Amino acid sequence: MAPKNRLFLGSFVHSKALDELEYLHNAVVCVDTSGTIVAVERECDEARAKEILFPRLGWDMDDVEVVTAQKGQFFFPGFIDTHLHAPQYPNVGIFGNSTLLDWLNTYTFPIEASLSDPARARQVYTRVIRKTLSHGTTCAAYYATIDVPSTNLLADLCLAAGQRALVGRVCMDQFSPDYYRDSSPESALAATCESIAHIRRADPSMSLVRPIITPRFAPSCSVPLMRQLGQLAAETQLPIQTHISENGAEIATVKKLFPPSATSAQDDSYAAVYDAMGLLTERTILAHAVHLTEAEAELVAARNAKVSHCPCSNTALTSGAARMRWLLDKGIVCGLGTDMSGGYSPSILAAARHAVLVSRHRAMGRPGAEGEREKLSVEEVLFLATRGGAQVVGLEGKVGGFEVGMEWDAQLVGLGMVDEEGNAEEDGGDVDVFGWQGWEDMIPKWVYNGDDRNTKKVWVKGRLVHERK
Ligand SMILES: Nc1nc2[nH]cnc2c(=O)[nH]1
Ligand SMILES: [Zn+2]
Repeated sequence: MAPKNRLFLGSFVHSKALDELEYLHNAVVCVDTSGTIVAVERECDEARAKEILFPRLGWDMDDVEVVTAQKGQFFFPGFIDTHLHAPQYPNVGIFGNSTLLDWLNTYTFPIEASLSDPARARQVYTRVIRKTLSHGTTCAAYYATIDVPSTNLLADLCLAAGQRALVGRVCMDQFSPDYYRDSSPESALAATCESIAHIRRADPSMSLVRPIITPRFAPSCSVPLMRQLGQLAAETQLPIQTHISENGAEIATVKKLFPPSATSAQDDSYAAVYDAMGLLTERTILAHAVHLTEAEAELVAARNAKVSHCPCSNTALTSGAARMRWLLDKGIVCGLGTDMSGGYSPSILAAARHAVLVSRHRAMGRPGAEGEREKLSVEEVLFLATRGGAQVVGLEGKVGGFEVGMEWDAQLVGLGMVDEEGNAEEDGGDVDVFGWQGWEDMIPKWVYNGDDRNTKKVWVKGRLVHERK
């Protein structure tokens, strides 16, 4: 069915600034057939929209779909997951007592290698896309595997399901098991280019799906491979994603594998290695960044590289508590990542909640103003989940908020309104809202207790991509 012009009515909530949400009540948002927001009006209803807005937009009165947020419901920008591994999805929740390097060898490389089976890849990728959409993730920066056909399949499936995505074929030519590694820097580069070409053919305008250059992390990439990927990024202006400073043993490995004599880097720090390889750019997404030094954070800030904060993963793998306030104070653009399956949850709402809690752990033991400063607020983590994420993946101005000219990537959130007899909607999940509670109460209640039961509908670029039945 051809898309119609759409009129969304009700309450809209989005981030205005890092620490400020904006509430638009009794508002309307008009979305045209291309999925672009063409009008936003406060204190407006359907009749007034028809009278004032439709003529201005040249819309046919009788050919507009109307979507109304009911009592207890609101429209919120779609979440952006700035870091996750699609092939690891079957392993969510499975990590035992491992830490990063043994977790990679025990759990992660085997599951990733197994996805060279196309039937399994289709099954897993279909599921992870559906699952993340059902949690309101309208855009995801995916790592796939080293296998080109299944990486390409992931991009095709995102496109078919309507999920906005960056899809990266993983590069790793050392420090990896024989059964799962690139045989040379040249073959890794060729495979990467093959996948990029496929994704460009699949979505030539990159309106939904785009390729991303993906050196797994420094330890698993040789100097020649990293250099070639840096060059490719400079030539193509494509984004880059990788991991940085997640875990102590990983950082020690980087120091051992990449002395400045091998890289011509200014020192043996993790960030300096990426910088010397041309991989630390304004289009680079660095996952974790838990243990950056002062000098490294300054370098990341100077290069305007972005950080994906993955609090569920950093806690699960006992990697550490990232210093988010410190990074934000340096002006480093940050978003949130589930990092499945280092992270155990497919939900960016869960990542937001966990980001708050991790920041509170950082505050413990730091009395007074210093501790208070560590704490992230509900408003701040919702910014990271939407506008911050959009900046991280290079889509600021296009998604992450409700302004004219932006695309309609949104979720309809519904909370459980409790009636006078104490009943609430059956599928309302854990968020019970009482009539006397206002929006300033409802939003934190959603962040702390919400889940996919509250994600009623999800749109990407105007297309309905998930509806909770
Ligand atoms: N969390 C996480 N860290 C990594 N470092 C290198 N590979 C990975 C991975 O798959 N997950
Ligand atoms: Zn990761």
